[in-house]
Amino acid sequence: MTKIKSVRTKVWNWTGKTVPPQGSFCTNAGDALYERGDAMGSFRFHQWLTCEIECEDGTIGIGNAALAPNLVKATIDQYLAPMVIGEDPFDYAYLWEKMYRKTHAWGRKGIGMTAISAVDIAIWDLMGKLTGKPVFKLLGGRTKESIPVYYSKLYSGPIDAMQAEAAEAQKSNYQGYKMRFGFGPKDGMAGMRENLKRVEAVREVIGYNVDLMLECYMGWNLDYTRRMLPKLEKYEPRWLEEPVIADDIHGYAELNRGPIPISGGEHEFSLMGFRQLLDLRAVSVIQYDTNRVGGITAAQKINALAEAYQVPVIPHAGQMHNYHLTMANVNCPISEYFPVFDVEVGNELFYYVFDGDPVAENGFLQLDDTVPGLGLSLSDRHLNDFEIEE
Ligand SMILES: O=C(O)[C@H](O)[C@H](O)[C@@H](O)CO
Ligand SMILES: [Mg+2]
Repeated sequence: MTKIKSVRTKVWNWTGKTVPPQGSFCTNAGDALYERGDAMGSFRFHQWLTCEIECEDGTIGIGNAALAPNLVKATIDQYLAPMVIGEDPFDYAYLWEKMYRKTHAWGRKGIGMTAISAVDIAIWDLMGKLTGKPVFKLLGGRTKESIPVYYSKLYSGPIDAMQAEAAEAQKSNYQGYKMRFGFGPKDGMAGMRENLKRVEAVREVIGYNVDLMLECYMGWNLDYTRRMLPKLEKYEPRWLEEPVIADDIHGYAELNRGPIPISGGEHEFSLMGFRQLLDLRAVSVIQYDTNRVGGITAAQKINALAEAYQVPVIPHAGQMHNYHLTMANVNCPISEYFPVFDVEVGNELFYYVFDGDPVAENGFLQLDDTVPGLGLSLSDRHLNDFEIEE
């Protein structure tokens, strides 16, 4: 048995080219504030945290996190690393409880749980490498020939540009498309019309034989969503995502009793957080992100609970820490997929930090049964465009 010897965190600060923010790009929780300007500013991912955990035999497992990387780095360095150094990585359930319980006063959600996620993902990558197995083979194995993916971009903008983007994406035979709303309560009835025009326009391009998902990114509220739902029904959305802020669980539950499935979870944390959502029937699709929710250990427990409720799990983002769980669970039908493109909101930054994340082909992606661990390595392809803090 080889024990954990060291934990090395890095914050990768992107200094390269970015696509400038456009107005009405994506509704978000900041829209309720009277300050205007770059409302999406606090929701950009232009930094990423990596966490390398090395064992005595030299094997290194890699975890990651995208939320508040500097604070997550400090949390791991100061609190979590000392808890796991000297321990056996295969005691991963105990190590998870140790991190969870010893930080319980402040760490059960948000930054604390995100830090636990990064350490836990690194431990699972380690266990895969130490056993010579891909992580999904440690979770339940291959449940799909390959993973169907949905195209996730279509941020709100000029209608012709959105239609051109959808037409271009269609050439890759994606199994679904997610678009973002650019208008919300502050934009009144006129904004509602702008939202509806864009849904109509995207449906015109992709048709009605593929799924269309609609993303609000916490930018609407209960009242506005109640008014929008009947107007959206005719476009047959697969789901309406995060219409209200993450804490409005009862608002979710009321909306989810309506005509359109409500999805959420990318801003919820731990098994207990999802138990609340499921008990209240607050969502019809669960979308945790494994690098926020508590890592692979927590995500797999949520998968089991979701299966009991027969609520499908379609994690936020693609990225290997989510793909392995989707491959290993029948109740995880498809994956979100950010196409590779210039750094904009920053979900795509993952491709610049890591090598190994699979590229979708013809609407599906594949995981390799012979590659141990997660199958990721830190990339040196873009080091000139990063300032890395160790
Ligand atoms: O569902 C998503 O992909 C997220 O909400 C995005 O990461 C966020 O950037 C809003 O589009
Ligand atoms: Mg989302």
